[in-house]
Amino acid sequence: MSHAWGYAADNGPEKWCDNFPIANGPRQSPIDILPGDASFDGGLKPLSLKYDPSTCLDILNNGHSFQVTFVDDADSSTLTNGPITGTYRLKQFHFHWGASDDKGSEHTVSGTKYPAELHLVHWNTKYPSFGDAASKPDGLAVVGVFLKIGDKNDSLQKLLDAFSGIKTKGKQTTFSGFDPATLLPGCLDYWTYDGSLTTPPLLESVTWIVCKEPISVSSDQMAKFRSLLFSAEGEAECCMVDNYRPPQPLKGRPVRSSFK
Ligand SMILES: NS(=O)(=O)c1c2ccccc2cc2ccccc12
Ligand SMILES: [Zn+2]
Repeated sequence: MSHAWGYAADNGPEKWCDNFPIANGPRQSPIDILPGDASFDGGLKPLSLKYDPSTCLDILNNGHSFQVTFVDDADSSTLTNGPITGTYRLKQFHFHWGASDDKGSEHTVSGTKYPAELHLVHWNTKYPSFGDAASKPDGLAVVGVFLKIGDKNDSLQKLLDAFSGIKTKGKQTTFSGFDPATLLPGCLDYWTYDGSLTTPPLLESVTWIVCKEPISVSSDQMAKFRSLLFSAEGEAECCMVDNYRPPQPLKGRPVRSSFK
């Protein structure tokens, strides 16, 4: 496999195990969520997501997705309660999407793929930094939100309007005052399980919290996602599409639901 991992046939998810053997580990993500097999856990608390738009820093094309990064030197934008204990700070959010509206999400629900999936990445403040937390079994918590084709999403549109500055790999622009809470569904019922990063290094340090209710995105907006490039300026253009890992074996892990 070429040194850099990606989503193409020669460096994509089926090849990641060559350089990252944990790809075949016991708690890999994403998974296919089977609602009938999930166990309702009345002890699960509602999610507490408190985000401060003033901590929003920039938007970046990292060559795998685009991400919006937040200042995380204080408990300004946090996740508490839900399935976790303590306080987790928002580090970044990003998306995964397909080349067409019939695929793109990483998690699936009874085999159903959504056109895209949002990931809000948080790290456990019991550790000194994000980098330190990323190697710990309880280090990270990612909130996943499905995107479903429907009405135009005005909050998403603010992200799409910034794409002109981040078309190619490595491009980054200032992006301030965005409130990630505007990307959350009205109902915060969720499934939760122990998993991993869905991209190399595939670290098994993520408590996954996947919202049952999707948010809307229009088909025109999905087309805009697909205008980004995996490639850097001056390289042969490669459209940023199908940047998702398929579901991985559950290997006996319990999936709990916060709802009946
Ligand atoms: N898809 S992902 O949420 O696993 C993910 C991360 C998860 C935790 C911490 C950092 C992450 C960085 C990512 C960067 C690009 C794509 C997915 C990423
Ligand atoms: Zn992700």
